[in-house]
Amino acid sequence: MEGCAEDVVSRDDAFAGTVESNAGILTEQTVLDVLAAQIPYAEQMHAVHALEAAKYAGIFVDNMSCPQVAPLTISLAQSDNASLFNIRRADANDLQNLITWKELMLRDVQDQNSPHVDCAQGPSVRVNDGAATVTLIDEGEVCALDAWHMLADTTESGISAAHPSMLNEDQAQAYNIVMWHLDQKLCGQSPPPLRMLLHGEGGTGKSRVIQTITQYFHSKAAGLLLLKAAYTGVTASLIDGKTTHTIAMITRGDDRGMSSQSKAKLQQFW
Ligand SMILES: Nc1ncnc2c1ncn2[C@@H]1O[C@H](COP(=O)(O)OP(=O)(O)OP(=O)(O)O)[C@@H](O)[C@H]1O
Repeated sequence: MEGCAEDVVSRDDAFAGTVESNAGILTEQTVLDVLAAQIPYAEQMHAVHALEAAKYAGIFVDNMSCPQVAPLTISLAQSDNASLFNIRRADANDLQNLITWKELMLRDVQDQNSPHVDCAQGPSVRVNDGAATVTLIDEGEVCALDAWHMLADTTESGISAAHPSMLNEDQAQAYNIVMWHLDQKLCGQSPPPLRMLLHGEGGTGKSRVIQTITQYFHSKAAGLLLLKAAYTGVTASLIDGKTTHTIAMITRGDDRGMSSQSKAKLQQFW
């Protein structure tokens, strides 16, 4: 049976769902070829569009290095492409920035997962309005950090505290206000109750401030004066706090209201 094993499977045809076999016999190779061609159509088109976009943006050095791809169904004028993609070729600077950024991200993840910050970490990231800048820690700060980390070991996990010098301007302002208030209290003064709202979009550093404030309370041996609460269990666990309803002794599904015993306990506590 000459030629039997030489079933021809054209890749393009396989995409279209047709397999040609010159003998009409299914061989193992035929099956393997068909399986290899089972790339989802959407994925293939995505790749084609990505290549086309890169080609229009001039990412390929010359046309020789640009694989031949099927044209996009949507045709765009060259000028439109430039403004649409707003892409330029990456240079050595961009690459260096990318490497630095990756290192910083990695370090931050490590910081998040360890009870204290690694003192020898060198540059650290400051986050402000979604932008990030890099600052170098000088030797004096490193010594201060050492002492700070000894304290950090004895305190809570969840989101870790930042060294106060690492807080951005807004964070530092909030931190300083609470710090001042606690200092007043500890000096025997009676400052008016501090009613402060620290708000910001997700990821802007509120929990970090809370944890840094926590650290300050601990450094002053005033941890018992601090009670941290959040509306949801997940958020509460991030700051090593409790849920608001737990703190307020509110139980679910109890229509009879709070017992006088619980009320007394609550009043005594506060
Ligand atoms: N001053 C800072 N220096 C370095 N990293 C910071 C700083 N402030 C915040 N971050 C980092 O930014 C990320 C988000 O911070 P954080 O979780 O405190 O934000 P959040 O406002 O509490 O977010 P959410 O509202 O989603 O809970 C974290 O990875 C945190 O470590």
